[in-house]
Amino acid sequence: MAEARIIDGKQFALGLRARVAKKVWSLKRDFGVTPGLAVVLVGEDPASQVYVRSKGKATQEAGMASFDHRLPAEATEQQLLELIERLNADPAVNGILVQLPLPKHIDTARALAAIDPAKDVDGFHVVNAGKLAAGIPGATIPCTPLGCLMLVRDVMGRNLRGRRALVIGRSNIVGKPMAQLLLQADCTVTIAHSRTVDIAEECRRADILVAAVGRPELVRGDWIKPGAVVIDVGMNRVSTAEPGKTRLVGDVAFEEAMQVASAVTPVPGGVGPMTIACLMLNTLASACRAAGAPVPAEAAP
Ligand SMILES: Nc1nc(=O)c2c([nH]1)NC[C@@H]1CN(c3ccc(C(=O)N[C@@H](CCC(=O)O)C(=O)O)cc3)C=[N+]21
Repeated sequence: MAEARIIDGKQFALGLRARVAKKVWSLKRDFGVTPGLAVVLVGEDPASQVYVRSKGKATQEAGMASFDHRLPAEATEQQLLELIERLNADPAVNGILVQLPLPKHIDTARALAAIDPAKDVDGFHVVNAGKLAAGIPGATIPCTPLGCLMLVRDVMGRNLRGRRALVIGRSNIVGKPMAQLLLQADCTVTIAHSRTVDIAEECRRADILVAAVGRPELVRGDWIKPGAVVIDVGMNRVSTAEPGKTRLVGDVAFEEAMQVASAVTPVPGGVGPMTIACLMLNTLASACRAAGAPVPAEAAP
């Protein structure tokens, strides 16, 4: 069989960001509104600093206002909550992203709950998670699952009715909302996790396989149904033969998957860029709702 198609998330994300930028301009023109995204980083984790920088860059490239807020690693929970309150009250801020993970002395659930659900562009607030689960329109969809669904539809078409989907991982950030989206798209959805009895066998039934567990190359070629679409959310840094050098690998053994699947996302260049593009889309959508402007259809799949 021919090798699978490599799903170019980087290219798709560039296109999506261009569509967002266009709508940002028309929102400015027609409603006099410039969307704004505030990113809050607590502490100095180098990986987080890299993400925060690329989010700020993408925000500005989309024509939106970017607000950076840094708190020291020793900042108290109270200080973070006060900052979130100020951002909630600031009309120039349409989206608030509190970079995770937070330092251990801060209660993540409490911080996320403090964000105005209308400004929760991550879609992590229980109000947005609940709306997604209950099928209530107007929910903000978490960026990574939304981006994954876009890539699946790009390959398989919009209609996913009756497809068997397996999501590996049950996090609130990726696994659970991913399963909800696929369910809403009329897939038959299974969620596998660390206590699943035979993950390989579950995988072999799946037409759509989304791996989001953070275990390097967990999914092997012989776990994959021939012709399946494989979405790899994993971003694992592993050491290489060269001392001190690391390499980024997904949760899927990419080369093996390429021999069996019909389409596979690479790592990097797959899901990661889609996460950022969907963050731009969600920020635009929040600004549209605040201005009473029509919300882009892509934000409500
Ligand atoms: N509140 C919150 N929201 C987030 O969305 C959030 C977060 N916290 N904490 C950290 C994770 C991580 N994350 C990434 C997004 C894009 C890439 C990305 O674009 N990666 C590129 C490059 C990867 C590389 O080379 O390092 C790629 O996959 O091609 C990576 C990681 C968002 N996160």
